[in-house]
Amino acid sequence: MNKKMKVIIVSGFLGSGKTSLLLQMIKNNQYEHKPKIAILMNELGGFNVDSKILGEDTPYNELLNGCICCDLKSDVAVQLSDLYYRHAPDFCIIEATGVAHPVEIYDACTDPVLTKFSEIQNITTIVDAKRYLERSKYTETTRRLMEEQVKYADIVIVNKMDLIDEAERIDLQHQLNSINQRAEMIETEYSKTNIDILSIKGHEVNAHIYMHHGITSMVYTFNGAIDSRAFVTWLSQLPDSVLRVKGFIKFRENKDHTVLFQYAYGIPQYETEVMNMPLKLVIIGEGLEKQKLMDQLDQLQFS
Ligand SMILES: Nc1nc2c(ncn2[C@@H]2O[C@H](COP(=O)(O)OP(=O)(O)OP(=O)(O)O)[C@@H](O)[C@H]2O)c(=O)[nH]1
Repeated sequence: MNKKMKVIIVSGFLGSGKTSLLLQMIKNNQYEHKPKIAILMNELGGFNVDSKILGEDTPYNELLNGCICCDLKSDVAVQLSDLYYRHAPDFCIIEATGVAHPVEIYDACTDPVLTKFSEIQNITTIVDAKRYLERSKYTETTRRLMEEQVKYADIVIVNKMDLIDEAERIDLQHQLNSINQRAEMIETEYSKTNIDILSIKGHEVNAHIYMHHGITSMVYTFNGAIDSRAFVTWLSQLPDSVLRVKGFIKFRENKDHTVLFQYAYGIPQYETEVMNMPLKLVIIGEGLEKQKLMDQLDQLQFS
């Protein structure tokens, strides 16, 4: 019988650094034995920006338009089986949506259909250091979700350390340890770590959780380039309820280049893409005012 495929569940709130970690693991494949890694990505929206960033060489499947924890649980078995039978990877990393509860994904992975050929290796949670420290500004449910993502982790990657100072670092360490004492904690910038995440065998989880997070997403499609200054002005007036924006845009000043745009916790990032990508923007937030955002983006597009 073939060896079982080991499943790593990567959780972590919106924009914390999950895809950055995946990129490190795949592109720098620092593991001596070069295991074959497949990816299952879950996105809240109907458009997956991150799979476009990953490139073509890594086997991956995606679960779009919902959350494994809410309505795609049964699809996990279908997608993991497909990856296993088509590619026979040593590992499959599941990148959960930022609003997923890791235990619900764990549950989905214990489907009897899957246990024949796969086993859960560990839950790795990424924490956005600053956002975690300031989590009191979110709703009770979101705050609890952030804490439970830490509570059930076997490995906690405390990311974005460049954005906090030493006093905040000590405070954060204390807060994380009070929630989870057994996890391996690693502080990182841009999710860069030397630790062999694949080889750490986690604990069994015996809890069952159902959490409704109330976070939704929308996708906006641009027909062409937009004005960069108007875009920056739009960004600057976004309410705190907008938790994450990402996608591809073109600016009128440089129509030939597509830009990968990322916005997490108030910080925008622009990277020029070499390939032409669909000009779509995904917006995720708590109680999004979708029509208002659509109207604002229409204005950007058509003025
Ligand atoms: N300053 C800083 N920015 C970071 C760091 N790690 C990631 N980022 C940026 O944060 C943004 C989100 O990073 P991702 O790796 O896409 O986060 P994610 O958890 O996959 O995000 P979603 O799955 O879309 O919720 C990107 O703009 C990254 O470049 C870090 O250590 N420091």
